[in-house]
Amino acid sequence: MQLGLIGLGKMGGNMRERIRRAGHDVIGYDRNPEVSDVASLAELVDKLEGPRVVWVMVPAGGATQSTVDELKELLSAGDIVVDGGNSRWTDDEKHAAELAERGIGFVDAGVSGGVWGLENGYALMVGGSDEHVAKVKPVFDALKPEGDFGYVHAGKVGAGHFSKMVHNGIEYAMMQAYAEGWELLEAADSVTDVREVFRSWQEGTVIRSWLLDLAVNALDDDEHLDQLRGFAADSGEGRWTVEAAIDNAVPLPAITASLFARFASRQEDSPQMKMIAALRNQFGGHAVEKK
Ligand SMILES: O=C(CO)[C@H](O)[C@H](O)COP(=O)(O)O
Repeated sequence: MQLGLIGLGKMGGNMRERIRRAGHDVIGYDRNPEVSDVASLAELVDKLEGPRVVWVMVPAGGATQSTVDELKELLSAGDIVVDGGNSRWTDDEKHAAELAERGIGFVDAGVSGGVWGLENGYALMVGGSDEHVAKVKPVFDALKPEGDFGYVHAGKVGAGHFSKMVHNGIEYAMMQAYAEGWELLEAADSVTDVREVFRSWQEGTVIRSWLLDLAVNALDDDEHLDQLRGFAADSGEGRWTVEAAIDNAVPLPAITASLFARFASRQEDSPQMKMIAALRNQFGGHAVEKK
């Protein structure tokens, strides 16, 4: 089938290649002319035969909103927009309603696989009506990993991004657990080769996983991670997971703690620990460290 793909960055660029390798005709548009197949969104839409399927793979928030706004003007009734970025699931219903005003369908697709997806495939969590999802299915089949798993039609519009958000919340907590275990092993006098402990866990253990394999890759590059600063950014999905947990009164202690650990990583010093130190000093005369 024919697909228009908007956003040819680290994810979109490789996805274009994987879909092409499966025999489909992909026309890509990116603001960067060096990677783009066409000069504008209007030209992309013009080159696609109707009914069109256009996959949006741009950063969540303003960039996705403005792309949806433009597509609403350019596309026709019967066309479908797929949002494959990491959009907040609450944006999906809004986008679906806006596009539906002109008879344009909407599907949300959470995509996992990172820079390895070109070769390994992309896990897909999809939301939308059966009718709209069926029209995009050949592209989902091209992107998904080989084998029985890696694709789910999770429910109505929003369900794909909600599932991907929870996936990323789990990702946060798993990474935090490996990171904490690694720090403790590094701190212990008795363990002489932490990297080999991690490597040994890759087979036979209860905690083997792709994230563990990637941790071993990272330790092979830089055994004690000396070249890195202990600073971790976040793109929003961890925060949204915690917000959804509050809305649903679901306790998420591990995921919440892993999000807060990232916030702590961005502080040069801890203001709250200054207060703890001051209070211990006030009530018990306990020693403080001064700057
Ligand atoms: O979707 C992903 C992996 O599944 C992204 O890599 C993820 O969004 C990164 O998120 P964060 O910047 O919050 O760690």
